[in-house]
Amino acid sequence: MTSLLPGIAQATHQTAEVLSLESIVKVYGSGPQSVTALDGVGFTLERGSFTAIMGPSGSGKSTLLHCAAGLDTPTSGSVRLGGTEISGLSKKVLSAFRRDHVGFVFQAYNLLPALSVEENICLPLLLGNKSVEPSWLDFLLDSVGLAEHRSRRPSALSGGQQQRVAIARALITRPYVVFGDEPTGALDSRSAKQVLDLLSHTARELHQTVVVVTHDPVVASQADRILFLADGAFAGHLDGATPAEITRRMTSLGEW
Ligand SMILES: Nc1ncnc2c1ncn2[C@@H]1O[C@H](COP(=O)(O)OP(=O)(O)OP(=O)(O)O)[C@@H](O)[C@H]1O
Repeated sequence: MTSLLPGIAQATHQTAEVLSLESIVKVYGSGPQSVTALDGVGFTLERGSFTAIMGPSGSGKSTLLHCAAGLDTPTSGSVRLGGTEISGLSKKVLSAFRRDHVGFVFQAYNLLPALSVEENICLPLLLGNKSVEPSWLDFLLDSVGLAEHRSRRPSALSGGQQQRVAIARALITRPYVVFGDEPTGALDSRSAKQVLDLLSHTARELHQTVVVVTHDPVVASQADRILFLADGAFAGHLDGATPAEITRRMTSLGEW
């Protein structure tokens, strides 16, 4: 797997601030049954940063990720992604915005079984009627170690290889942010390390902003900054922390 070289990806997004959330409130349901999943959360991320979101089960991590990525709409508050206020966009416009400007890596790889590796990677461009830049595709295939397998179907790949296809697919549009929800959750430790190394190289060498939700202190220890949530509210942060420090902080926040 070749290293992701600095300077190869064009710096298409000039502003340093790429994601900004202000006073995000998310209430599910209404009346006495309603659940306040997020209660006034805000943060700002700069381009090229690698951020992990952690917190006890039910603290609002997935809800926050979904609101930040435009997969869900906050009840109130503002989400600016790549300079666009996305919280007021219609479903149709938001869906096109996500396809063109946001990358996703989930625990499930979500690859289309009938398509080859390279067709899966190029899918967001094809769906958006954008042309594929062959040198960028080759570079990504090489970077994720799958150049020799570009014509294979996902079923002929290991779980780690499939997740690397999903990472290349997330990067093909040069998105403002790549969001990961437990991206290594389904992988054995060796494949998880490869995927994690790939995400952190992506942030450091391509200046690609990465945000992951994780329960795993080893995954979080790769991030520049860890944001902690508890009961739907911001509960502090750690920068450049070790797995042991992260574990201590998580334990202090309650059961996880
Ligand atoms: N669609 C929904 N309808 C109602 N309540 C929801 C919904 N989704 C999440 N919640 C509630 O919102 C709160 C936050 O959930 P969320 O999934 O964001 O937490 P989490 O920190 O990601 O949890 P976990 O670590 O267990 O995945 C929880 O109380 C959850 O039960």
